[in-house]
Amino acid sequence: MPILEAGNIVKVYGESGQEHSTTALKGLDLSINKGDFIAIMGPSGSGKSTLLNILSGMDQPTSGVVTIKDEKISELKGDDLALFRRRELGFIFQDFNLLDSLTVKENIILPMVLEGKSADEMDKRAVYLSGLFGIESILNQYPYQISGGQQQRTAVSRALVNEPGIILADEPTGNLDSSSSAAIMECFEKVVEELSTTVILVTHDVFAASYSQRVVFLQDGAIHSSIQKQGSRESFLKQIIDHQRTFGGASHVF
Ligand SMILES: Nc1ncnc2c1ncn2[C@@H]1O[C@H](COP(=O)(O)OP(=O)(O)OP(=O)(O)O)[C@@H](O)[C@H]1O
Repeated sequence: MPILEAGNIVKVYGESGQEHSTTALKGLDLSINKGDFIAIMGPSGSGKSTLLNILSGMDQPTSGVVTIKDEKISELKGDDLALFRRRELGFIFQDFNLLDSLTVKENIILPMVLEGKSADEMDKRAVYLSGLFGIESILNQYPYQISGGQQQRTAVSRALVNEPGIILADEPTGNLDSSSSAAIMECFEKVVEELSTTVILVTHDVFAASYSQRVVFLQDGAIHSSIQKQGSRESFLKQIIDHQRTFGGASHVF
């Protein structure tokens, strides 16, 4: 049973048919099940960010429908959309997007404050998530006092605090060194395996993508192909690199 379905998604920037319009998505279909961990890859300009923005309700498609947990998110507006996104979706960004004036713990529980949860519930959730991701000792520090990897683990905890069905991550390892990237991707594995949360990741990073179970490749606003993990992460990494070559090798920048 899909948790998310996108049907015939078209996105045109500018006036359709006009000289300066761009068709960023050309009738794309995507179905994602609960507990899936998928990575979306593709050359620069292939439509990855546009797709993530539409799946997350940040932007509306020109035509087509996105359904998440039986709710047509592409048709929700205003407070209904804001509430749905706060409860059902968690977001993780390349630049962490933490508030510098709040401690790690306060950053993590902020979405619960907006939901009006009790102090006791918020405490328990912060302790649980920080323990899961190994940041329990820095709960009272501020973002500028901790490493990039710790900041991103704080952001992962914050994204999960309201127990969303889906986590959407846009280049989450883009600002991290290789060992912090590995630590973050292991956090995503935990999110999927221990919390059964669905993860959708947009990335240029083949190493990050190798932690997912399925990589969907976009090209020119359409799905070019997808590959499913079968063996180990290491063999999937090799498979992803080999598959990228089908896009025409070095002339395409991922
Ligand atoms: N706000 C916008 N207005 C007009 N055109 C846009 C806008 N956003 C994106 N585009 C165009 O839509 C197409 C897809 O862009 P998109 O940012 O989704 O690609 P991407 O795969 O995320 O690229 P990158 O990997 O470089 O971030 C590109 O041709 C881009 O120039």
